[in-house]
Amino acid sequence: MLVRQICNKRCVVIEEDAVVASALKKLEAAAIPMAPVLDEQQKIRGVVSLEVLRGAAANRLLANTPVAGVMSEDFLSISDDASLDSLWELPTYYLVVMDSQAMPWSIVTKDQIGGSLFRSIKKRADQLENVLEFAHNGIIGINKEGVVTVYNRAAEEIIWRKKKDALGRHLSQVIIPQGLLDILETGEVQLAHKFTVEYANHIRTYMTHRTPIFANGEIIGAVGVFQDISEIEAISNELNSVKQLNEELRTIIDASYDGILVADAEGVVHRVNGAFERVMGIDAKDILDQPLDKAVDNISTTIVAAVTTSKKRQSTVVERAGSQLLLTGNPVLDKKEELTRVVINVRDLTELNELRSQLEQSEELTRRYHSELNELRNQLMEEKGIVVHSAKMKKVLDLVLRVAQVDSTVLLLGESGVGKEIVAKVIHANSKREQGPFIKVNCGAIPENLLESELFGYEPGAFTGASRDGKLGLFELAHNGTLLLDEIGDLPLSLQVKLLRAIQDREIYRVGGQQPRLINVRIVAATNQNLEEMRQKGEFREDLYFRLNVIPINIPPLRERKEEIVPLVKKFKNHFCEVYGLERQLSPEVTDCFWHYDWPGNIRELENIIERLVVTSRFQTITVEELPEHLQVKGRNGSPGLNLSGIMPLKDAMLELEKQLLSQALKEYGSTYKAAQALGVNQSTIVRKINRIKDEFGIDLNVNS
Ligand SMILES: Nc1ncnc2c1ncn2[C@@H]1O[C@H](COP(=O)(O)OP(=O)(O)OP(=O)(O)O)[C@@H](O)[C@H]1O
Repeated sequence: MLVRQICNKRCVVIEEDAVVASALKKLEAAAIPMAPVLDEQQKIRGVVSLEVLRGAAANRLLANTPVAGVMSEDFLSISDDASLDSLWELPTYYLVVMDSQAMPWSIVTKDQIGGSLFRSIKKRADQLENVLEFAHNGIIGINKEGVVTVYNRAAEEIIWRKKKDALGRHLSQVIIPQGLLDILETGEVQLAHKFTVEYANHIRTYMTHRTPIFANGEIIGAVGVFQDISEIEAISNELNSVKQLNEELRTIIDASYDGILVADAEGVVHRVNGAFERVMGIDAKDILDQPLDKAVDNISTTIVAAVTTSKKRQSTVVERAGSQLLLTGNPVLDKKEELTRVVINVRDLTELNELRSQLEQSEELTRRYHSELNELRNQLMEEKGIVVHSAKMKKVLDLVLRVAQVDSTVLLLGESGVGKEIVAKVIHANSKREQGPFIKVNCGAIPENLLESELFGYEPGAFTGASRDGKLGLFELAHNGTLLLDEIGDLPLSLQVKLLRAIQDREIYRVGGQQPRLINVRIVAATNQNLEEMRQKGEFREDLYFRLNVIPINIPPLRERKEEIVPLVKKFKNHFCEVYGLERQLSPEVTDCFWHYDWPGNIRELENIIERLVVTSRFQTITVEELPEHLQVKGRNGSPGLNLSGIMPLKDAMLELEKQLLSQALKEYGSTYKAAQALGVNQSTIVRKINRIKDEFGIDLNVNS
């Protein structure tokens, strides 16, 4: 600030020989507080103030004396552009400000300069205070004792502590990161130090710069400036993930087997992958960041142009270097449906076609192998006289053949007569034990007291009646082979534990023997009982159950694989005809009855019936009448099929059918009343028809009414 800025009025001058009273009058008239006193040469001799003049004028002795007697000589002349700061240092109280003509213009006192300086410093201090207070960054200043001396609003928000609770306290009581105290020790600037603050429901990241404050070469404090960089941090993280995504995208595009080229709406190429270079026979560096050039890649240029114009997908197939290529250009549109990119995808159809034909060939091969395998399997089964026609049994057989290869224990489950034994034999015949023995023991058929010695054998003289030579048990007989434990559900509990030990330890003790005997036997167990239920009821040991149930195989009952009935019938009929030297046929109605029957005894029942029919039939063609009754009644719609022997007059045929129908209905229902109900006619109709049949055929259907 310049001195001229605090001089507001030109002063008057007093001549040296002027008396006090007249000088006072002059000052009062001019309304100025002081004036310079000049001598005759217009040189400043001193300064008089209004106050001094008033004091002197009040004294009669002084009032008419020259002002020189009361003036102050404690003054200096200064120019009007002197700065207040420099004037403050001057030793005199009055400063006479000279104008450009070197004439006194105004007088300022040290008090005035001090006041002005104070006001200007105060203003500056207030400004600084405001700057600090309203700065966006948090600012904390400490003195050399570590006591907080500066603390602004932003710091309040970051640190969550009010200014009044921070100022005057030691930093350690105000904030946790106390790196600022270290600065007092080291005197080193610490820039860009990052730290995070966890608030109730969010975390923010700050960056601080810590600087020591020096005065006269000594550290007198430190200042920390905090900046909330959470948003910047978030943006930077986002940028990182965008970079990562971009990198990922690049890798994916590069890894694509199809060729990919990305161009913008102007046709400038932004990306090209290796496959594109390979398939199209171009070098990426020739086209990257440049508009597609017809000369370099005519096809891509055409496609990009077509997509740009139509904003629709465009495809074309071209031949290049002996390869058939499918090029597809896809438009990429922004929210305003403006085209931003064109992505060209190139696929080498030649390779694809080759691959497809290879696949077709290998599928064909698989199909052929599959059917050959099926044929072989059927052949194998046929050779062994085993019929496997249904999907269910084919599945079972597949499993059986796979299981046969390993030595695992198998549990065969299924109703009586479904073919469990035959399956056990298939397992044996297809295992590596094929050359070893196949031994079957029916656990339910042997009395309990004999079963143990049957299974495990006995030592000479083991019990009364025992052979003197002792006896091999079935386990030993089955050594290196397969032992079928049929009806395993009937195995007494006492023997179950011994069987378990034999299976687990692979050794047995003969009855009366002390020495264990090693055995190498594959166990196949079979049952038509519900072993699981028996286990739950405690009728079958749990440990043995789980030991046997390693691979359970369910063999479905015949009624669930009816497609096997006809081939089985054929097989058994041929077999028994051959055995008994007979020639027999089954009428189609018989087969029909078989189809509709439930076969509770399964294949064994079917086998027995065929044998019986072959042996007992008096005719070459076995008809429904020769079937056991329970089989006859279960024909289509609950009755065996009606049977006419060739072409005959319709009237006779109707009569014949009536006869058969009535005969069956009467047999089944036992009374004309019930038969009438079943046939949906009156009882009197039934009676009339019975009489007519008697007249026509001479047959008495002979029923109770
Ligand atoms: N798929 C088949 N093909 C030809 N014959 C079969 C077939 N399945 C079973 N058999 C014959 O049926 C009869 C009964 O079969 P098997 O003895 O194997 O039944 P199972 O289930 O063991 O009977 P059980 O439970 O009464 O011991 C046997 O004569 C067997 O040869």
